[in-house]
Formats: sequence, C-alpha cells, structure tokens
Amino acid sequence: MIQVYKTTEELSKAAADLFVQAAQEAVQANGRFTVALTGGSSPEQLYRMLAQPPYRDLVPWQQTFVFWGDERWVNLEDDRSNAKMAFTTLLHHVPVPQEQVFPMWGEGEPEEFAIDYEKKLQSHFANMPAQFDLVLLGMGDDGHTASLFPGTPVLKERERWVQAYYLEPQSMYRITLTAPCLNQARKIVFMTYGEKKAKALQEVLQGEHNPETYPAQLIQPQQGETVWLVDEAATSLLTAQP
Ligand SMILES: O=C1O[C@H](COP(=O)(O)O)[C@@H](O)[C@H](O)[C@H]1O
Repeated sequence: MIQVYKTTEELSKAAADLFVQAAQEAVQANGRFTVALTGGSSPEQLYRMLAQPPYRDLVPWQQTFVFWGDERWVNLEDDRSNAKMAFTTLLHHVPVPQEQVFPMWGEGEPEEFAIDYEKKLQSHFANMPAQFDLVLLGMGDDGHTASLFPGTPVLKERERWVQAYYLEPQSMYRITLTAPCLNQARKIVFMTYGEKKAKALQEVLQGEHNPETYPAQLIQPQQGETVWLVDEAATSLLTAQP
C-alpha cells in the first residue's frame, strides 16, 4: 500500500496515527506492543510528534518494548547514533520503562553484541511468534533499508535475526535486523520523502527484482502488511502514480 502526502508533516502525522493504532491493537490482543524503530533523518518529525500530546497520551508506553531495526556502531553520545536521535526526540520524553528499551549498543565487539541482541529478541518472543507488531523503516537514496546495504553479504542471510558487519565505504560497523527477522512483522511502515529518493523508490517498487542493488526489495512480510508513506517528490519517477 502506498500513501502519498504533500508535506512531511502530513506524512509524519500519518505515521504517528499508524503507530498509535498498532500499539493499541497489540496491547489489546497480547498485553504488550513490540516496535522496531528506524534511524536516519526521516523519522525525526514523527518521534517529536509522538513525544507530545495528543499522541504521547494515546500510546500505552508502560506496555511498549522498543528495539531498533539497525544502528551505526558508535556510542550513545555520538551524533551518528540512531538511538541517540530516538532518545533525544522521543524516548526521554515518554513514560516507557527504561528496561523495556533495547538500543543496539553495548560493551565488546559488534559481532558478539549482535549475537546477544538476537538472544534478547529470542527471550522477548519466547513462547510466542517472533513477530514485531510494528517495524518502522526508512530507505536511503541507494535503496538500502535498515543496514541492508547494496552488495553486502548480510543480504543473503537466511537464519540469523541480527548481524553485525564492517561497512567499508563508511569505515564503520553496522548492526542490523536481517530480512528474515524483519519479514516476520505484523506491520512494516516505510517513511520515504524527498526528490533524492525518487530513483530508488521507482526501482524498488516498479523495477526488476534485484535486491542485491535495491535491498529494500527484500522487505516482503510473510503475513503482515507493508505501508509506504511517501511524499509527491519521492513519487515523481513512478510510471503509474499511486
Ligand atoms: O543509515 C541509515 O539510513 C537509512 C535512511 O536514512 P534517511 O536519513 O534517508 O531517513 C535509515 O533508514 C537507517 O536506519 C539508517 O541507519
């Protein structure tokens, strides 16, 4: 499903509505809400909205469990940290219990951390389907999503839920949920806007199936639903306008 908005404010409001709806439905059905946050700049306005009324008061924060879809392996004070952005814009301003928030950062080597993060997820989902209620994702100009970058071996991962690897062009480690893990989600919401995303959006949605080059094509939830929240500029190269 593709929903097109004129402004990023309208797009972020739509994302906030979906966030509230997913949270309330999950808590009603299972007594808790498990979400994977996205990084980058696209969700910043959404996070600021969720931190304020009316949205802040509509989310059942006490029953919310926060994970991340991906992270740059930098400490939590570093401006490149996806978690830092989410804490400063959202998580420091809402009553989510600290022990229910799982940033992708810790002691030791990134590969070991990825194994531990996977164990945390396994224990969180023990005795129930390993399904996020909501996964928020962005998409880079190059078609990457989470830290699934074009041409990287992690794109071929079929077993592991979490992987760490060194991303040579950025000279840093990345940690990411893998496609098989993301694709278990009940709902996946992409937030993608701006002209710079137009080419990748066209390739991902209407191009040939080539996830090695456009990794966002790997996102195909097995049972869940994918919603693309986009603006008009991002849709400018789509041949059939949604
Ligand atoms: O590096 C990353 O980039 C993507 C896209 O970011 P955006 O600034 O274009 O929104 C993001 O989804 C991912 O979480 C992040 O690590």
